[in-house]
Amino acid sequence: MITIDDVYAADRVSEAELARLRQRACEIRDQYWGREITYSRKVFIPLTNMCRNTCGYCVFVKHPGDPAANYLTPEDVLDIARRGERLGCKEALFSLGERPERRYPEAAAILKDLGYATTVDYLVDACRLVLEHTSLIPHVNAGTLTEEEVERLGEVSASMGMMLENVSKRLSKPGLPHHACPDKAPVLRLRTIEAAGRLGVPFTTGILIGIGETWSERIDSLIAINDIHLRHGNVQEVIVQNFRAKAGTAMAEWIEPSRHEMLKTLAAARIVLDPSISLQAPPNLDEEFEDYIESGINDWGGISPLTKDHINPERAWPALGELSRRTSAKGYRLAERLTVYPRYLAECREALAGPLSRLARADGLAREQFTS
Ligand SMILES: O=c1nc2n(C[C@H](O)[C@H](O)[C@H](O)CO)c3cc(O)ccc3cc-2c(=O)[nH]1
Ligand SMILES: C[C@H]1O[C@@H](n2cnc3c(N)ncnc32)[C@H](O)[C@@H]1O
Ligand code: MET
Ligand code: SF4
Repeated sequence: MITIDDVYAADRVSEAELARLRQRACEIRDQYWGREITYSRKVFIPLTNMCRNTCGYCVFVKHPGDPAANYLTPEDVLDIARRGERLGCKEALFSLGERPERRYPEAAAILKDLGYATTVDYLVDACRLVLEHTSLIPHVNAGTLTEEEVERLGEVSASMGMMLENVSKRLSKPGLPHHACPDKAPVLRLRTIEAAGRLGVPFTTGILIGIGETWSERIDSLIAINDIHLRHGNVQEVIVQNFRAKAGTAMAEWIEPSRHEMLKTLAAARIVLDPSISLQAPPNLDEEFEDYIESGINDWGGISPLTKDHINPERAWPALGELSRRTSAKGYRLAERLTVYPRYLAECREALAGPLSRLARADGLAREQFTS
């Protein structure tokens, strides 16, 4: 038996103790998820890179004055989605800055020209456009949302997500990454996940590690996520993502978390979380990503044959052939899934049921068209 107390105490584990944690995590994964490690073939659609927050780790955000600060046009959105469709993509990942219009008149003016009052209003229509004109299924990663916003976005997307990052309020103090970031208040992030839970929206969340949090704050965060899942049953996946330092950001000189930290945190997550929650880690943020398999992951997240990871633009994904080979070398099979996991397909909204059924196999995973 490994208890929650053991996990809290695992900050400074010996090699032997770490091996035991990882082995337990693998048993849980193998029992619930079997020998398949999944990924979602997607395109990344950065609807806007403007944002009212200024997270210390973020290189995605561009503030007015920077010539790169922008909104995509509806034509840009459709163009990315259509090109992805031709390459076999099935997910349109809308990932964007949060409420820039509340802080920057420049953002409000662009939205006004497009015919919208808020970024979320535009996002609803951008998702609808993709849903109506392509076979891709929208997944919305737009940060904190009100229940009313989740409701509206739920009409035009099959799943949503937002990293909790961490439950620690301490990270909002001066000198720490969430200072002056209104949308990174943990209470607001938890409320967003709860709202999605009440509305039955399959949700992706997770923790960002190595941003100044303690080990016990990491475990607290995983438990807070799991508690919401136990109440509402809507947390389809949890991402454990390692912070990577970016030139030009406030955290450019911070020390990045080691692979040892990732392996330990992944195993702890697999032990703490309900087995039905998929455990995801990205394969583009560490050279030896395949070791994550031996810490209990069952998913590599979204991977694109077309667009880069706009959040970690300097980190290319491994080619799918390579990912498949390196997954197989650990004794697991790479399989393509949709943005919604199989167990949530039956409960999806009517407007999404048709589009999803055209992409899904009988077992709920994706009908694969390409293997590279
Ligand atoms: O390419 C990325 N995809 C990210 N994704 C997409 C993810 O890999 C999958 O495409 C979706 O979760 C669908 O399963 C996120 C989705 C969320 O809902 C919340 C956070 C993330 C974070 C990233 C990320 O940093 N980079
Ligand atoms: C979409 C998610 O990407 C993560 N994110 C943002 N910046 C970085 C970085 N430098 N390194 C790793 N992950 C990052 C955050 O957790 C955000 O919520
Ligand atoms: N701004 C959102 C967040 O931080 C979406 C991902 S970061 C581009 O949660
Ligand atoms: S991580 Fe998200 S919320 Fe933070 S600055 Fe970047 S875009 Fe904004």
